[in-house]
Amino acid sequence: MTSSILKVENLQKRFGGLTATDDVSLTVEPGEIHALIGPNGAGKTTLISQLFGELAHDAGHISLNGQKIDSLPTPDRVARGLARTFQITCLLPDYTALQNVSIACQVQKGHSFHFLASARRDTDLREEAAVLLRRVGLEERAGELVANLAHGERKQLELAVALATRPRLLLLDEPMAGLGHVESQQMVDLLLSLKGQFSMLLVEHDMDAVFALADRISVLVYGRIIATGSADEIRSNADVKTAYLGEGDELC
Ligand SMILES: Nc1ncnc2c1ncn2[C@@H]1O[C@H](COP(=O)(O)OP(=O)(O)OP(=O)(O)O)[C@@H](O)[C@H]1O
Repeated sequence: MTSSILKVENLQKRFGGLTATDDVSLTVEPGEIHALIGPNGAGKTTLISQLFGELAHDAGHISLNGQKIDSLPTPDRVARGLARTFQITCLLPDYTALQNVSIACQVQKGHSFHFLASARRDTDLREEAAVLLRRVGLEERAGELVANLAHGERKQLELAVALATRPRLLLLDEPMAGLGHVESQQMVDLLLSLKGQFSMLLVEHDMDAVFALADRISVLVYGRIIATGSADEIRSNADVKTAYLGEGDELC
């Protein structure tokens, strides 16, 4: 039996009187895309931030590749194979697409940010970054400043930056947010092209994308997971229909 890439056990996060994640347990298996869906304010981003070490949890445990990472700061989690993308992209706007990925490659190699100037010169880094840009379909925009990229291109670039850290598990926080229909389909195709090479925990509101991508889906409502299963199991789950969509709506 293979062991889970990610194992979350009874995780909890309180903000004052509000329990944002409440006894959350889930796994992500090797090569799996596990989607996390739920209404606004359900606690999805809070959970991702706990996993990435940006928010400390009040109870529970997180294991990555069989090792507990509860007390590790974010850089140590990245070094162990965790990467995340953000709902609102987190890139360097005055640098080109290629430079953004080069810098991420450089950081992955253990250098710090005061090596920015040399990042522009280093051929090896540029080549590595160019490969990653090609992988996300941005090779023709390599020399463009981030500030001039379209929203969808920034999402693609953020994925390339995440891949530069050589992750085993990608935490994807709404990769389709703000994308039009065509761009969303392109992002689905891109994630499908990466499927199997990386494990992914995918937070997403776009249900077409979720059903196209996910091996398993967990539904979070008021901080609690109310169901986990295949797309068909989730579509037909009465609790999910009621709690997530309201009586009479269809999960389509
Ligand atoms: N730093 C914070 N301090 C206090 N409350 C917070 C904080 N961050 C999140 N919350 C609250 O925790 C709950 C969960 O928020 P979270 O952003 O995790 O939900 P979400 O499922 O990601 O929502 P959305 O789908 O709208 O992005 C919300 O009620 C939110 O207002």
